[in-house]
Amino acid sequence: MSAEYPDAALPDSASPGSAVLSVRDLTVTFPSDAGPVQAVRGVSYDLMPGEVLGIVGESGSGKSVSSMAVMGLLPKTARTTGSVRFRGRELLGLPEKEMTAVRGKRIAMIFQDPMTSLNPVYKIGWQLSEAVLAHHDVSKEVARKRSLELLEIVGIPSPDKRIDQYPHEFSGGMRQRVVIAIAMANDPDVIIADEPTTALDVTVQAQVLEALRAAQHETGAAMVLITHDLGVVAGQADRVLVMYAGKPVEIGPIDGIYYQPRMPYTVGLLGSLPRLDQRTQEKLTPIPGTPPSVVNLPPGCPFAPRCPLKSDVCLRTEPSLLPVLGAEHQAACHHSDLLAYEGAMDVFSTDPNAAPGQGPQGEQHLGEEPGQSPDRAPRQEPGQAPGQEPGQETGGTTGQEPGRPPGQHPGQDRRDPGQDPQSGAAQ
Ligand SMILES: Nc1ncnc2c1ncn2[C@@H]1O[C@H](COP(=O)(O)OP(=O)(O)OP(=O)(O)O)[C@@H](O)[C@H]1O
Repeated sequence: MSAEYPDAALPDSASPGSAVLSVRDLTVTFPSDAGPVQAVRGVSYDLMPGEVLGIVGESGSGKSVSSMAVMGLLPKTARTTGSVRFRGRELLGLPEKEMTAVRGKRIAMIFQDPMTSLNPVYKIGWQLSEAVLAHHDVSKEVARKRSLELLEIVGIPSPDKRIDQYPHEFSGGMRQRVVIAIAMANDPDVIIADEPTTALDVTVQAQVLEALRAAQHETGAAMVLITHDLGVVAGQADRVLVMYAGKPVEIGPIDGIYYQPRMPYTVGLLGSLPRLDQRTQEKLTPIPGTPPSVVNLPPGCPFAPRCPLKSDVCLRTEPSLLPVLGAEHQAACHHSDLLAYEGAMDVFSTDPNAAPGQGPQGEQHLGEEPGQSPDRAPRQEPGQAPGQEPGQETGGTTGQEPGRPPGQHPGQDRRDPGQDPQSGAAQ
């Protein structure tokens, strides 16, 4: 057994109610001429049966590499440490033959480009039937009937005609739906979908997301949905893990991530989202700057150079992921408490002409240590009683964004790709 992969011989079992997939302290490093590429620097999460976990972050944040590590699909040059347990069984270090069996049946992967998974020289029906026959002891006729059903479930029109066509006769969105149908035929316990809608336009994205929802419903599989777009996970995910420079920087239930983010990077991602409500439709606020290189990362928080809340401590010490709103919601930020205040969602809309170190309300931020600024109290709103938290009159400080009715789901007012931007109706 390799020292890098402890407990590689654990039995293939799990106690009821436990995670179907459990990732602990996963790191992936690639050698390069410039030095080690620290692509993944300590990812941990539990995926519960039937749960949908969104993994979100900008390009290069380590989303794909961490999932490829779970699937055992990294190039041989990659050095991987940590633990990936599927139903209690350690996958890291598993012989390729056994890993192939896990990939084929138990964990299905859907990539951005459907042609990665489809064979251009075989008809769709043949490819689907093969997947059904590989996992069920049925006749070819039954496999074809099931293939037709699966095409129907993922929303392929006229499946009886389409089943005898080749992949090149399908549009990109329809090919992706066929890939989802094949994943369902495998009857997996976990589906990992890596940017499944990125190459598609908004209307087609909605159809593919709907097909994913149907696949998840039909199979009861847990799902990891990887995307750079927080809008894609709205209405899809139960929980969201936000990654930056190879590390999780925030994880929590989807409502907490949308309404009460506690890491400035998450706030920045939310600010870059198109919104249906009038207030922010007027100005989308992209996060200034670019993500850092993950070769020779400097000390401190990797997001600090782009962060309007940064102080000296951020440049010295990388923050750990700590509970912020109960044990389920964790953030890695020295200043996460500052994001509890009204106006925190506007943290990136600082006047570009403001003096360096001025935050969204012209408050001094740079160089302060956490807790150092006694005057950085919640702003008092007109008519607000001294000591009263902003928003208290509407039921307390909820972190809820202005303009959003209480209890409204984020997918309801953000431009969910499942909705027609004009009418709000599903496509
Ligand atoms: N085979 C490889 N050799 C060296 N570096 C790699 C390799 N594969 C990925 N990387 C690097 O690892 C880092 C994380 O890449 P990864 O593909 O996981 O990012 P991502 O968040 O999925 O972004 P994207 O959405 O653009 O794929 C990047 O800096 C990338 O350049």
